[in-house]
Amino acid sequence: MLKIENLSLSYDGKKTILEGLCLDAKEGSLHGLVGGNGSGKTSLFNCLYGTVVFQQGTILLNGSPLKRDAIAYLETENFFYPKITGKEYLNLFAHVNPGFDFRGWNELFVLPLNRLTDTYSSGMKKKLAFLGIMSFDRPVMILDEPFNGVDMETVQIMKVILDKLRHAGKIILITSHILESLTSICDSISYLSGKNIVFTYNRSDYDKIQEAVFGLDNAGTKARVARLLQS
Ligand SMILES: Nc1ncnc2c1ncn2[C@@H]1O[C@H](COP(=O)(O)OP(=O)(O)OP(=O)(O)O)[C@@H](O)[C@H]1O
Repeated sequence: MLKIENLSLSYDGKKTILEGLCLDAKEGSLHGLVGGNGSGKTSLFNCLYGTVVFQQGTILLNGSPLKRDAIAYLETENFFYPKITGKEYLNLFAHVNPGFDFRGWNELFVLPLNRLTDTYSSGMKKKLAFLGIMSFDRPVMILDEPFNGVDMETVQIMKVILDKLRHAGKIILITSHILESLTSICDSISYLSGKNIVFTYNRSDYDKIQEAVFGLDNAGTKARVARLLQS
């Protein structure tokens, strides 16, 4: 069980980004995280990964403090040394998991592994980074907007992979701005707003998310847009 309790974060000691945030995720579950730009999703992941120092709270995996080597983290933006080929990049991971069959996996992702990474498109870079972190085979996966820039076919392949990993017992946290990309695979989805999780819905209640996030605002937005278009 991954247990986040009472987590608070401020980068500068003045503006609070997260305040008293709690979240539980059990083995073999896929948990989605949505929220507006700047609501703190990436900050939360960086707290988990230990690259950001939070002021208050605990993050436990099976009762012990979560350590970085228990996490495979796919960041929103993926950077590579430009003069390295995809194959050379993946070879860097070989010492972590020598048995990982990059060639076999790449039959699904169809990356030009002999080309330099600076000739890759953004979607290709995302796929390469995804392959790299998958080889880690760690109990917790945190995936920050993994479907961004990735073609539709690969999104489906990634979803099949994530579903299998969930059934293999991984704890997977995943963010996206496209709600539909999460409802099809997640066991539960939380909405982050105003420094904390405002609600968490399980699969049977996903139809309520749209209304909970946009319901009240939507009529006002439509009227405002109509006024602006007329002016
Ligand atoms: N290193 C940093 N130093 C100071 N402030 C930061 C830092 N990283 C993020 N922030 C601020 O923290 C807040 C939350 O940012 P964060 O990137 O976590 O949001 P997000 O929910 O991931 O946003 P998006 O959906 O746009 O990716 C924002 O106000 C942002 O400006």
